[in-house]
Amino acid sequence: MAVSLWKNLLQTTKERILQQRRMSLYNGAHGYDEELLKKKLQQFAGGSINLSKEDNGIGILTLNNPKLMNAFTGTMMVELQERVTELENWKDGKGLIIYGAGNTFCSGSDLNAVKAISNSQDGMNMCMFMQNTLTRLMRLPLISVALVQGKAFGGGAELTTACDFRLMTPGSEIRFVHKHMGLVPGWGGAARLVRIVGSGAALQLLSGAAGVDPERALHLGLSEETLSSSDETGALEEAQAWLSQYTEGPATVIQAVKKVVTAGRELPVEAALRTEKDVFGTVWGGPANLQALVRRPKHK
Ligand SMILES: CCC(=O)SCCNC(=O)CCNC(=O)[C@H](O)C(C)(C)COP(=O)(O)OP(=O)(O)OC[C@H]1O[C@@H](n2cnc3c(N)ncnc32)[C@H](O)[C@@H]1OP(=O)(O)O
Repeated sequence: MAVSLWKNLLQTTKERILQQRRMSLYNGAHGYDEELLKKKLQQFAGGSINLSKEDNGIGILTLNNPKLMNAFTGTMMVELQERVTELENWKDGKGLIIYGAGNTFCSGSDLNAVKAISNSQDGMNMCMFMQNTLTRLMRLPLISVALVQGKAFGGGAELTTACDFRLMTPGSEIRFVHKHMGLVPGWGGAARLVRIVGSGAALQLLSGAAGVDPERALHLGLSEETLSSSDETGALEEAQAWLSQYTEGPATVIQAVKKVVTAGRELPVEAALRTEKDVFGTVWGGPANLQALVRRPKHK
C-alpha cells in the first residue's frame, strides 16, 4: 500500500515537472503559429542535428553542416526541436555535450535563409521558435556542455549560453557578431549572457562584438576550462571526461540535482523552494537513497 502510494506520488510529480518543462514561452496567444513557421523553415533545407545517446548517460548532439561552418538552416532548427523532445524523454540521460562537425562550433543562422525571410514578422516568429527550443534545452534535466572548437558566432554564441557550461579548445572563439549584422541576439542569448557574465560584461560583449578567446572567456566566467586538444576526437574525449565527474551516479539523482538548480536559477525563491521540495520527494526513499542507507557510506 505504502509502496504503491509512493509510486503514484512519484509518477504524478514526474509528470507535472515534465509538463512544466515542456511549457513553451510562446504560443497562439502571442500571435505565434508554430506549425506555419515550421512549414516555412522546412523550405530552407540542409545539414542535420544528430544525437547519439551513450551507455554512460551522456548524449552527444552534433551540429552537422560543416560546408557552412555549421550555420543553422531552417530544417536544422526543426531538427533541434525534435532532438530536444527526444532528450526530454530520455530516462537514463545524465549529461549532454553539444559540438560542431568539422572542428568548428556554429556560425549562427544560415545567412541565405535570413536574407529570404528578412521581414520583421518572420524574424520574430523564428526568434520565438528558437527561444522556445533553447529554453527547453536549458531546462533539460541533464548537465549540458557546449564544446566550443573553432568559431561560435551569432546564433552559435547564443546556443552556447543555453548550456550549463562551456569548454573551449585552444584557438577557439565565441563572438556575438549581431551588432555587425545590424541585430541584437534574439534566441535568448542576451538574457542568458547577462546571467552568466553580469550586465556590464554582457554589454561590452554585445556592443563591442569582439571575439572572446579561451583566456578571456575563462576570466569572464563564460568558459569553465580550456581543453588541451584542438582535434575533434581528443576534444570530445576531454569534454566527456570533464563532464563525467558530475554525471557519476544514478540518473534519477543527477536529474534531480539539475532540476533543483534550474529552479533556483529561474524561479522566485518561494517557488524555487516549493519545486525543491517536490523534487526532493522524488528521491527521498527512492532506490539510490535506500541503497545508500544500507551501505552507510562515510564521506571522508
Ligand atoms: C541569430 C542571428 C545570427 O546568427 S546573425 C550571425 C550570422 N553569422 C555570421 O554573420 C557569420 C558569417 N560568417 C563568417 O563570419 C565566417 O564565415 C566565419 C564563421 C568567421 C568562418 O570564416 P572562414 O573560416 O574563413 O570560412 P568561410 O568564411 O570561407 O566560410 C565557409 C563557407 O561557409 C559559409 N558560411 C559561413 N557562415 C555562414 C552563415 N552563417 N550562413 C551561411 N553561410 C555561411 C561561407 O559563406 C563559406 O561559403 P562559400 O565557401 O563561400 O560558399
